[in-house]
Amino acid sequence: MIKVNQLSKRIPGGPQVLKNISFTAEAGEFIAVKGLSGSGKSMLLRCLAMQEKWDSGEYIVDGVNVFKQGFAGKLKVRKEIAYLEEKPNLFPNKSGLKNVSIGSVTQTPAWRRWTGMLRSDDYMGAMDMIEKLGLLDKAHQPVNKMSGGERQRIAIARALVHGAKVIAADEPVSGLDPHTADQVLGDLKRLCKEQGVTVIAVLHQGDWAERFADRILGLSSGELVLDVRGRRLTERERMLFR
Ligand SMILES: Nc1ncnc2c1ncn2[C@@H]1O[C@H](COP(=O)(O)OP(=O)(O)OP(=O)(O)O)[C@@H](O)[C@H]1O
Repeated sequence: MIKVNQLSKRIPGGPQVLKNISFTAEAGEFIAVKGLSGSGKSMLLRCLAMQEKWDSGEYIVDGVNVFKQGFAGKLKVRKEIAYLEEKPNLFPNKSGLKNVSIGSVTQTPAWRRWTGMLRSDDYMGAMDMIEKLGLLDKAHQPVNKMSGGERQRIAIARALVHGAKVIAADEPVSGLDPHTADQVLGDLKRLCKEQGVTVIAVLHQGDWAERFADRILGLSSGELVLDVRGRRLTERERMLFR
């Protein structure tokens, strides 16, 4: 569960890009974020993934008040939040299996990244997750030879294997064809529900937000102006967030 209370963010020497954002997200909830270009969607995701510093507000992840933690405490929380981008940040020459089992830069000690050493339980856990994402036959292939959808699935597997409690995904499927995008979002939703992982995804294009999300948040000029759960958007809302 995450709780965001009065999150504000100003670009140093520039505009205030997020204004008093507050919401609570339950474990296993799939939340889509919509908003026009420049409304602050990416900045919100980057703040939630602790890639950016907030100016003010409170952030509670799984009962831990992040800003009351010291360096080690913040690092621990950061490891529980996976940040997925349109082009996932993977080790391009390493296999899918190595990428999943070694983990992302923020999740992995440097010696594991350099040596690439795997314990047998890491191997088994990674292979199980790769199988759940339908990529068993590609597990040993370098990710730079995989399609965009396959790479995105490897990034999802990596987040889940390393115990992410929150996945913040910025336009995770916008570069994919509609069929592949449906498959990736379907897998993401299914596995996160199974594991109680909260997903917050910028899904601005098309009708993905309405088809996959439990709830839709709408941003306008850095403010949270829409919070819709359990229903489709009205025609007016759809026009505002087109
Ligand atoms: N490093 C920066 N320096 C100055 N302004 C920035 C910086 N990063 C973001 N902004 C501004 O913050 C606002 C929100 O940006 P953000 O990238 O979050 O928008 P967005 O809703 O994700 O847009 P898009 O859909 O086009 O990706 C924009 O006005 C943008 O110009």
